[in-house]
Amino acid sequence: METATQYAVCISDLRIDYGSHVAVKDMNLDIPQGVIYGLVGPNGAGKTSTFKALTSLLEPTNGHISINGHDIVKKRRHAQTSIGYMPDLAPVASDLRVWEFLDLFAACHGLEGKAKKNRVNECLSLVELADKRNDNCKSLSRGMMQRLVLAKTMLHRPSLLILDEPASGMDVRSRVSLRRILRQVSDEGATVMVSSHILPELSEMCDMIGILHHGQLLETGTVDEVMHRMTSLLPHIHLTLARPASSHWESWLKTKPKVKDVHVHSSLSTSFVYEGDNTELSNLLMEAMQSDHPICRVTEKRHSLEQILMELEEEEYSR
Ligand SMILES: Nc1ncnc2c1ncn2[C@@H]1O[C@H](COP(=O)(O)OP(=O)(O)OP(=O)(O)O)[C@@H](O)[C@H]1O
Repeated sequence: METATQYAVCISDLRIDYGSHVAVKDMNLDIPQGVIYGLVGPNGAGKTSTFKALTSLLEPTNGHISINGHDIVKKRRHAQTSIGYMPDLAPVASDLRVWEFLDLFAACHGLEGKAKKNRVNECLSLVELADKRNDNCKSLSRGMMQRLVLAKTMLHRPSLLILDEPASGMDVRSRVSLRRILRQVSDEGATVMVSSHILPELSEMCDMIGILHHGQLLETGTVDEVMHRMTSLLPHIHLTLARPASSHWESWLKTKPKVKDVHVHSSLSTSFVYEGDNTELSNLLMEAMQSDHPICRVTEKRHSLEQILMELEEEEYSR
């Protein structure tokens, strides 16, 4: 019998090694039921390895995973039947017609007769491929092919959908369609895990997001929480002066504690990274005004997740 549990996925102390290479380290992650969770990370971050461990395709070096409250080692069959997994670049049998491809997999899931026919039709409609049902799979575009594989992944009504880079190769229409499909699936109660390095898209599509970098989950939470924590680590302050700065403006700023990376863009425009809190920043601005630097505008640059990850990558390369 299914046990009601708050979390669709619980990962504790997950570690995945390939020989001496550590692909995922000390991952702890709980994903509530019914959310769309995005795992964001650059190439090689460990997204696919994490998904393979969740789907029991790979045995982790260490750690525990449970799906809907069931340990995936002790209740392997249960975990596998509750999951729909769409790997990156999933193959499609090209010599079948679209409906035949789905019909084949529906039969593998034990569906028969009218129930099978109905479910194939439902899934085709959900991914907006009903009008292509008699087309040959090989005639589909890459985006359509991805949507067909998604339909196949949903045939057995999994309670957890795991989609590895589903948007790769999709055109704008297919991406919009993907977003709608995932929202519909989640509204019906399923939980969705989706990976991508296309960050703005993922942050639009997901309720929660995790940032994976070199096997480490750097941040996890709602999109807003993660954005806030990431940006609050390093707020970039931009100041505009009412009149040209004096010659000692830059050196004055550089002597101030918690001010880093000062850039004087022009005599009226300066930016820097500030490590203090809001009260300290307001004191600094007051001090600047009192020492004859008339600040007329203060803005804080919010970083997109993409910029944050690019910076993380740059940090890594510059080590
Ligand atoms: N079978 C394997 N043997 C050895 N190393 C591997 C194997 N599979 C993955 N790796 C390495 O583990 C790390 C994580 O790979 P993984 O495929 O999980 O990352 P990813 O985030 O999915 O990357 P991508 O977006 O490129 O698919 C990478 O450094 C990769 O080279």
